[in-house]
Amino acid sequence: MSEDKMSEPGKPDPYKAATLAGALPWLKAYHGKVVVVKYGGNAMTDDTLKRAFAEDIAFLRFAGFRPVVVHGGGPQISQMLDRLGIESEFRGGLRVTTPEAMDVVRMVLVGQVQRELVGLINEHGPLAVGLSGEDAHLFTAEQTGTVVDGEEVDLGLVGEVAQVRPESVLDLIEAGRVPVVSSVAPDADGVVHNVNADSAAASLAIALGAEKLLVLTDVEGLYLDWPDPEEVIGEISPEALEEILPTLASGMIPKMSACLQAVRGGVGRATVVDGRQEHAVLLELFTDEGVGTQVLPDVTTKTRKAREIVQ
Ligand SMILES: Nc1ncnc2c1ncn2[C@@H]1O[C@H](COP(=O)(O)OP(=O)(O)O)[C@@H](O)[C@H]1O
Ligand SMILES: CC(=O)N[C@@H](CCC(=O)OP(=O)(O)O)C(=O)O
Repeated sequence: MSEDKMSEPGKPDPYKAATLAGALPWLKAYHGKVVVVKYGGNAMTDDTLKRAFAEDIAFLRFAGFRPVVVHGGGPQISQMLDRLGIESEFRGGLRVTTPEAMDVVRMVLVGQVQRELVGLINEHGPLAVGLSGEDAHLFTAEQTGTVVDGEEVDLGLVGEVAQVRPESVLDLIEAGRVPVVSSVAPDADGVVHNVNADSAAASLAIALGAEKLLVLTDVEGLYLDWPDPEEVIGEISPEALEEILPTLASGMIPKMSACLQAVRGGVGRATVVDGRQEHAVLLELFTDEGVGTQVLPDVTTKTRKAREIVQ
């Protein structure tokens, strides 16, 4: 920007005004709409990022959106399991969960990660209320295994959401609160299961009739040819995604399956964005520039060159 165009201290800044005015179409489009934001444990690496995330969520709420947060905490669970000397292993992107590990999963997700996020959002007002799938029958889980290289794998106490009773979340939204949901859930017999947070977020987004599912992770989006980080898929249809799903690796398997499930279940679009970028939520929701990978109906696959992340 040339010097004469830069804002001067104490003078009104036309560029700030232009940025705000540029947000108008999105403010209109999302007014009163439910947006489910899934905050992955890998995007919670430092306090500045977490604080910026909390600001974004408070911003959305005060701007007239109805944000709902579903959080993960995979790395935080692994760290605690390590400290306690309990081994854990991932198969097909999901943690094999023994009853002993399940106690730790619940303690870390509900007692640590959820509490921290609730606290950070509430620095901006009496907004956030924490819930888990155990509260008011929010989620009922069904035990699930997975298939790795054509073989059935028993994951122990891992579940997927079989039923959602969204009333408790809807009550909170109606009261102007921001629900912050942890992905542990009892089965029909009350046995608590570990549910992948991407999958829980998709189930909740569908049950709430959300306009959008936004997934924050630690990569720029879905790379076309992982582990080569050259090209990112910008837009992809559910049909094209279903085709490449069997070729995906590790954490991207549950994440992209969740996006597919959400869009097939009626959510307008599901977007995976880089949560290592400060204010990733605002950037995605209020700008036109391609950020992340969007899954939405009736598009042909578009790719773009990956960018260097601004830290
Ligand atoms: N095609 C791909 N594109 C991008 N990342 C991929 C791909 N395949 C596997 N990954 C891995 O998936 C990880 C994201 O999943 P995960 O670790 O579960 O994140 P989160 O904690 O945000 O849920 C990335 O950091 C990357 O290592
Ligand atoms: C079954 C399963 O794998 N559950 C996850 C739950 C947390 C999660 O999903 O956290 P991220 O979003 O940070 O990956 C786990 O135990 O790590």
